[in-house]
Amino acid sequence: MLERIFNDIAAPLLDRVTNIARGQSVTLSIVAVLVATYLLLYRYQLVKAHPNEPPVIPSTVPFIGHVLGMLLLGGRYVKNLGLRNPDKPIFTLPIPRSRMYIVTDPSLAMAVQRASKTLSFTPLVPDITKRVFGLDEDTVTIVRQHLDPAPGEPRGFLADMHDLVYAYFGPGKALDELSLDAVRQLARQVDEYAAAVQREDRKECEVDLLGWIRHLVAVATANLLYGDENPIALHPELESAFWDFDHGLGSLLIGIFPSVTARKAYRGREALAAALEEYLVRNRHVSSDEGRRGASRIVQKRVAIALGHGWTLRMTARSELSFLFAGIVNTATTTFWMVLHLFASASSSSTGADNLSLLSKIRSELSSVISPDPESQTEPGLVLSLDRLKSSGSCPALDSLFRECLRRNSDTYSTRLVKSTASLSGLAPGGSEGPQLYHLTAESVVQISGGTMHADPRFWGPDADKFDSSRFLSVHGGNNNDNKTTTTSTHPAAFRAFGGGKTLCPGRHFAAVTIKSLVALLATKFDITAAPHDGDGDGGIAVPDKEDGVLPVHVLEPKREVRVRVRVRDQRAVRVVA
Ligand code: HEM
Repeated sequence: MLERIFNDIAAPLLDRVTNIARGQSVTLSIVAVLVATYLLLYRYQLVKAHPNEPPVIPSTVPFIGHVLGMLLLGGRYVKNLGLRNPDKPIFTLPIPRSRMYIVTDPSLAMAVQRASKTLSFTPLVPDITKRVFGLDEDTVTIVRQHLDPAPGEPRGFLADMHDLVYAYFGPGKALDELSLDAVRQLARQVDEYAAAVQREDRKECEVDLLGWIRHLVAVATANLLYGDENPIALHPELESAFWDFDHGLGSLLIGIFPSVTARKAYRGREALAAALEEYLVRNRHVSSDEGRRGASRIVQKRVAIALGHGWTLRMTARSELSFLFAGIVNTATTTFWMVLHLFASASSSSTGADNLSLLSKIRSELSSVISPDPESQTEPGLVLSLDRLKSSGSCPALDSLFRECLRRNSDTYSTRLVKSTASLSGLAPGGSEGPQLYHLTAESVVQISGGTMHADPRFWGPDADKFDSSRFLSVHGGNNNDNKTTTTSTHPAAFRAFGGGKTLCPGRHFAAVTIKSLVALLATKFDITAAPHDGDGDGGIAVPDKEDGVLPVHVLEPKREVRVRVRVRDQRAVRVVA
């Protein structure tokens, strides 16, 4: 291979350089050599590892350019590469000592997911969790055992945890009970907040919308999963440590001297891990005879699995930090976008009659979900019925808003390691010829770029870059993420907010119920308007862009804070029933 490169590329280039440099100044000769070296490297990065390797997209700075792009521009870099190369359903990015394959076509994404024996996420987990959650070497050794067991083979920690979480969050009694508890916790937070606003002199509060919703979700989720004496309830200052950790997760993942380069996140993580360890050591996860409610059953089982595989309590605390993270972050951010669009559409004079009616449309849908409580005794109350909220077709505008917020703000990617050389059958470059067999080199990484697919006009129409709360109302279809309504042009697998295949988010059913319930509670109980000096100039709430210049480890946040005024619209307390 090297000989071929030298003969085909380097030798002619060197000849040319020598000719140019002959008789010229030393400076010119150096420049010529540098140019030749650059051209050589540029051409070298285009060399495929196999004739059928996906088309290579070279970078201007050979080999390190793509990595630099990802570090500097975050998720936006790969997303935009995909959008600029719509003729390449999969492409190769040369990176130092390896390659990265980016998939931007839904059918190929499904092929990646099906090839789970050779294309797997699990071999990457030990290293990722070590960096992000600070696992020690002994624990990482345990995590590495029996990563992808075939039926009948011994099962490792990850396989057992995967089975538990997917079984628990699958449709059924356990999920129904957990969802009911979760929405009760959320309703309690919302009622308490409404009561606090009512006590204010002006009967209204000004808040940072995302910060407010995060607080409601974080407190409710910590209560739900970890019981009365959860670390955030006992140490409320840990809530900001949690968001510090969240915001530096990308830097922790990169893992270069995290205690220095990701100081705040590192300190936040360590504070949370220490509090969770104390929580476990003091048995606060166990319900007590004195009436203390301990951790949820799912957490009890997770802890038992970790200990059963030989994890120490100190490390088990870090595994729980990962679960707390999964339970809070996407739920809070998705709820924020939904509430923002809902109230922005209602308050903006420039968005027209259609949008103006979104809030009233959704409030009217919700009248069958949240209604006067016939059982309230001393004071009038409301009752929220989860069965009604979940029943198909009862809240189409709310469902569509949920999915559109995820489509627009989730640039997530699913990652797989090529365990051994693999072939993938899919659309040929340009899409015109028949299916093509793509060669994937062992030890490379495959990324399914959800961000590209979510923004691709071929799947969502010419207005793909616009927010359209009614986009998912149009036509019925189906896809691998259990989303039953899609538009005509939508490929069934182009919606990637929950990932797909073996790593498809297990919490998606739970998240859908809790997020829609929280939006329903907030839309029913509050009126939300722009804070003075923070609106769109016409008195409405301005909707900022998403911040897509970060590693898209979860639903993206807004580019700037949105300050709003919150006023109580209905102060009746809400009882939640199944
Ligand atoms: C809108 C809310 C949510 C979104 C958008 C979301 C999205 C995702 C995504 C994209 C992944 C990775 C998929 C992949 O790599 O292919 C994931 C994994 C996961 N999610 Fe969610 N999630 C949400 C809510 C939740 C909730 C509420 C929970 C639990 C309480 C949860 C638990 C998990 C877990 C445990 C995993 C790891 C699965 C594994 O072992 O591979 N998620 N989620």
